[in-house]
Amino acid sequence: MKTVLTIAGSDSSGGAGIQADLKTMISHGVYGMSAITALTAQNTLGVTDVLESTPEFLAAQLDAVFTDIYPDAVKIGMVSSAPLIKVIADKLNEYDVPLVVVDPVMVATSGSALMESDATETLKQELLPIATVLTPNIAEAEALSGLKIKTHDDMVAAAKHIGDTYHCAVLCKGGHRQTDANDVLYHEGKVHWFESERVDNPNAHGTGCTLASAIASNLAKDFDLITSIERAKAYLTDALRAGLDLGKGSGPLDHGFDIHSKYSEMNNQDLT
Ligand SMILES: Nc1ncnc2c1ncn2[C@@H]1O[C@H](COP(=O)(O)OP(=O)(O)O)[C@@H](O)[C@H]1O
Ligand SMILES: Cc1ncc(COP(=O)(O)OP(=O)(O)O)c(N)n1
Repeated sequence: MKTVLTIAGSDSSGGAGIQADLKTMISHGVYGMSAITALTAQNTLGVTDVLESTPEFLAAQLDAVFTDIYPDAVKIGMVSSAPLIKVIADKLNEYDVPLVVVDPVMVATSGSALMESDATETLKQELLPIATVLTPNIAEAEALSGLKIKTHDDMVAAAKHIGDTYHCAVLCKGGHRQTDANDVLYHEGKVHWFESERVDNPNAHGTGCTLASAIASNLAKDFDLITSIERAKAYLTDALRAGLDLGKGSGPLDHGFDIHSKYSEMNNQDLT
């Protein structure tokens, strides 16, 4: 079985972060592991508190995983401060990890800040150069490129700017556009669009985490980058289309829409 490690924050409501990542990984038939950067007290309405791991404890989690079940791919999500980013970069270099998906989580869609402002520079210098692919949404691509994004051409310009500056592939996600949900990849000097209609579902908490984990799972299974993104986008779109409706705000996706085991059938039976 292929193995994937997520290095990210915990979302107590289960829709984003570590929880979304592990659910996505099990749906992709890979073995998921986690190194937790922070605990968030969070629900579908927003984040009310954050408790960061210490750099030492994050390093201990990474050592424990890398010296035992070596991951075929790594996904990085919420990392809120510069010292934690440095630990991750040092450990990925030490253990020589070949496939790294970096989702540069800065602000949740609910508006809650998930990265300290002075950590952005460390992210750029330490993590972007070792990313196989970076997956910013429009606001994150603006912050990393310093460019304003309004049109598809602006998405391409920002992806090129980031990719050429930090020497990594960049997938600029269009999930916050009103008209479509098209994402653009800039990789090895070429531009590739992944087109998708918007699914009419207000429950879209954790879409970015889910997409990045699905890409990492597909890369671990030896698909090339474009195929990994195509497959990840198809999974995400189906998880949105499944139409789960939980919580009072922007609810989670149905990560397990395609899992039909004998155990889930048993749960649906009338046991009385
Ligand atoms: N309503 C939607 N319909 C279809 N795809 C969507 C929708 N909202 C987001 N996506 C897709 O979800 C993925 C995550 O994008 P986005 O929501 O922009 O990221 P983030 O969660 O990091 O803000 C992208 O592939 C995007 O195109
Ligand atoms: C713990 C944690 N990590 C990441 C996020 C942001 O998730 P994302 O997939 O970008 O989705 P939104 O819910 O912000 O659209 C988070 N909220 N919590």
